[in-house]
Amino acid sequence: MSTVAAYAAPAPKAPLERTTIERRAVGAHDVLIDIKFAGICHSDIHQVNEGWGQGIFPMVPGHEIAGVVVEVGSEVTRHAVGDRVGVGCMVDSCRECDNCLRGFEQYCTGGNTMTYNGVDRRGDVTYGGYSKQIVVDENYVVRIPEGLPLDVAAPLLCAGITVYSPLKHWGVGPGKKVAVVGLGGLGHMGVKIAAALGAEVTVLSQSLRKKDDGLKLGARHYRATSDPATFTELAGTFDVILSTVSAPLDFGAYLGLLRSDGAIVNVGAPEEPISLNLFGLLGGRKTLAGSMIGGIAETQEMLDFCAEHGLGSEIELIGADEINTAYQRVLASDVRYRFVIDTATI
Ligand SMILES: NC(=O)c1ccc[n+]([C@@H]2O[C@H](COP(=O)([O-])OP(=O)(O)OC[C@H]3O[C@@H](n4cnc5c(N)ncnc54)[C@H](O)[C@@H]3O)[C@@H](O)[C@H]2O)c1
Ligand SMILES: [Zn+2]
Repeated sequence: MSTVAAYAAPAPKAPLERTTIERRAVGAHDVLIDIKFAGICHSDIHQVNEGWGQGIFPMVPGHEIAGVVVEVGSEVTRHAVGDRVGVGCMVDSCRECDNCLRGFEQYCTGGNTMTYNGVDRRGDVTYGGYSKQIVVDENYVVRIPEGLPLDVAAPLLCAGITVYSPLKHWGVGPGKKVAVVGLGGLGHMGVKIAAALGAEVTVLSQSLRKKDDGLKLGARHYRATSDPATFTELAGTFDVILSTVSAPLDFGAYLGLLRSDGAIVNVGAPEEPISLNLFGLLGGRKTLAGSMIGGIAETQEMLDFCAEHGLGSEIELIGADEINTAYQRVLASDVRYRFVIDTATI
């Protein structure tokens, strides 16, 4: 065991403060990672605020982890000391269920272990990336390619894979018209990746405030959802609409923007349920679907894709003492486009 510095919320909704946590001794299949950067995902805020249900406190959030391996267990073969690596939302899964065997560890039915706010197979509470070091089973650690700086790579471990997986699954590529709803941490990576896959991308944002940014990120069009004309002029346009919005959305209105057989894929995780008139799905055989992060192999594939296409996150690097301010700014939609903590300041 080792004692490491971390930032934790001591209680639900409480500001995060500096503390120390225990990390387990490095087991035969474990790697010890010096965390260099940790992204702030909106999911961290939902969980600290218990918006999704009861949390485990003190809570050390952080599932967008980029760092360097400093020690490996005796049986480790996938990583070596000095390797640049990442850890996302999961640090373990049952490894036996149908989904785990197919590489969909994120949909493990035997019970997977979340990187924080979870309990691992030993019965220990998990603590996330807002800390100096972490010990993780080598099978849940991915390689960060040389071309990707660690700070802009960190957000790919959640935001990147969460949009990459559904864009691939729903066949986004050349000839496809894709809309990305919400231009935050997930949304801006959705624009970059969908454009790199060859699709014609439209951003659907509340206002035109971030239009210049959206076009620079790779969107061809940028429309405001506060303007009713957007919904009449773009009716029947899109093959896929990727919603990354953290609040409940009127999906009924967005269904009207799909072509026949089109799909809205929602990755946002709002705290409240929505209601929907199902007639919106019937005409045009439309789909409303969801998707959660991605498997370990697919996360590696996404990192390799991003390195090949020179795609990192647009980040604002902050010190640990700015985490609480950053949370407020994320809630106020004042982020361009991901806050990343420099863990040297913890
Ligand atoms: N499915 C998954 O696996 C997965 C993974 C990560 C995050 N998430 C969830 O996705 C959501 C987005 O995460 P993020 O880190 O990108 O958050 P973010 O805060 O960076 O981005 C959210 C975007 O939604 C916009 N928005 C907020 N309220 C809106 C409204 N009422 N109408 C239209 N737009 C609105 C914001 O302006 C912002 O651009 C969160 O709910 C998060 O928990 C899901
Ligand atoms: Zn996340």
